[in-house]
Amino acid sequence: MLQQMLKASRQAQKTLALSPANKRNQILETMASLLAERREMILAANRKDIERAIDLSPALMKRLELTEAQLMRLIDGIHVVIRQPDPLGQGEGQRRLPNGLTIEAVHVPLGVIGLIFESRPGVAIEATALIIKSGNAVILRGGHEAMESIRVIVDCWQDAVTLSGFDKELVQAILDPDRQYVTDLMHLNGLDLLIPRGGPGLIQKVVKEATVPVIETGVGNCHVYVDNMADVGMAVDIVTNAKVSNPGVCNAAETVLVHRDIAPKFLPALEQHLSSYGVTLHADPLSRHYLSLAVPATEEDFATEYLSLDLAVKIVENIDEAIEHIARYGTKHSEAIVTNDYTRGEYFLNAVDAAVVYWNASTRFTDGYEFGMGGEVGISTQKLHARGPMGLLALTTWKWIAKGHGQIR
Ligand SMILES: NC(=O)C1=CN([C@@H]2O[C@H](COP(=O)(O)OP(=O)(O)OC[C@H]3O[C@@H](n4cnc5c(N)ncnc54)[C@H](OP(=O)(O)O)[C@@H]3O)[C@@H](O)[C@H]2O)C=CC1
Ligand SMILES: N[C@@H](CCC(=O)OP(=O)(O)O)C(=O)O
Repeated sequence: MLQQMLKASRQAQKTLALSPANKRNQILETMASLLAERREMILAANRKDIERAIDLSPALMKRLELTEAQLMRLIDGIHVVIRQPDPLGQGEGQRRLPNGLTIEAVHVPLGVIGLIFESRPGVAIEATALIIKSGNAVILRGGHEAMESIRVIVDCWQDAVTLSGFDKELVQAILDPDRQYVTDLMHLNGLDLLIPRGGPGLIQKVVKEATVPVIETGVGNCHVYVDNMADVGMAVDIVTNAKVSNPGVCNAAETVLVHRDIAPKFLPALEQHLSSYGVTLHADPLSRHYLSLAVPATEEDFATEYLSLDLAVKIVENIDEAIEHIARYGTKHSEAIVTNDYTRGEYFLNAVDAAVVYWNASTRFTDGYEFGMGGEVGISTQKLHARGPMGLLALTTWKWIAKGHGQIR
């Protein structure tokens, strides 16, 4: 089945890759209109998914839910993608070699992309918009809890594609929840790229088993370090936002590291604020001196991506201990420092190895829409060939164009 899907995708993608930007944008325009017209149908399909999902935690239920407001934001994201410059054919300019040959590397599509993703229906909209604009085709495989929503969204995409004069196989989905198909995608000879979005089980399986090229999007065990030179009010707001605004996502903070000199002032203020949101603090022995409601933290807490209203707390001696802790337990996703000291801020930004490093801002900003890219295909935590929220350029590769007039070597 997958080989047939790939063959049809390849055929459809070849036509798309040769089409001008306005034709690719037309698909996106049509999709944006269809999503608005069919929003009741999409929301109804999502309600079915929610009724069927019984064992999900509140945070994961929130992730599965597609609200009208989110749908409007996704439509807006498509318009942002439309307004972005066409990545295809862009290059850094021609170079003329001494023999008169001109060469230039220009962006071209990757080809057919497989996307395995979590039970977040909006991914089928935002990722596909970026994939099509960058001249690629996609085979989607979303989380089983979201299958009904994904089915309706993919129908919209296929209608948008055919109404714009392209083959509907540009956007295909595996709607059978059998995980064997996920494994088969990892071995789908000829697939140009596989992007797995998900937890450690999925990522490790892909890294060990895949025989096709892969860009990993990893787990987010994200930290906020509150320096002794921080503004306490700002630090409380940033940690609160990083923890409670959407606890089930990969860019939520899981541990707060606190400089020992600011702990007596900062920790009681943080506890008071977070307890009103129902957050449980898992604190090391030192920080428990300043916290009345916290439970003891074990080593495992610092290595855990809770994805819930839980937050680990640790007091550190100085910025270097914070950076060491992050290097040991972090997952190279998103890390933040809160400080009013310029030298410390710059030091942290340079010393921490992660896809996105923040100074006086919440880790929750690691998101393609927030970064002005319209959406993201995933947040890469690896270094090649893309890092952080992956937008249009991350979905292209290079082709060297060489123009001569009979040169021979
Ligand atoms: N950096 C990023 O961009 C992102 C990171 N994440 C991270 O993902 C995690 C949460 O996602 P979670 O809900 O656990 O998603 P899962 O890893 O459980 O599921 C994601 C997808 O992978 C499939 N899958 C999972 N395990 C396997 C396996 N062993 N074999 C085959 N298919 C598999 C799932 O299928 P099935 O439906 O069968 O469960 C689903 O389609 C968090 O750690 C979060 O940080 C998530 C999204 C984006
Ligand atoms: N784009 C997201 C973050 C990435 C994401 O989807 O993460 P996850 O919820 O772990 O699947 C957001 O903050 O809205």
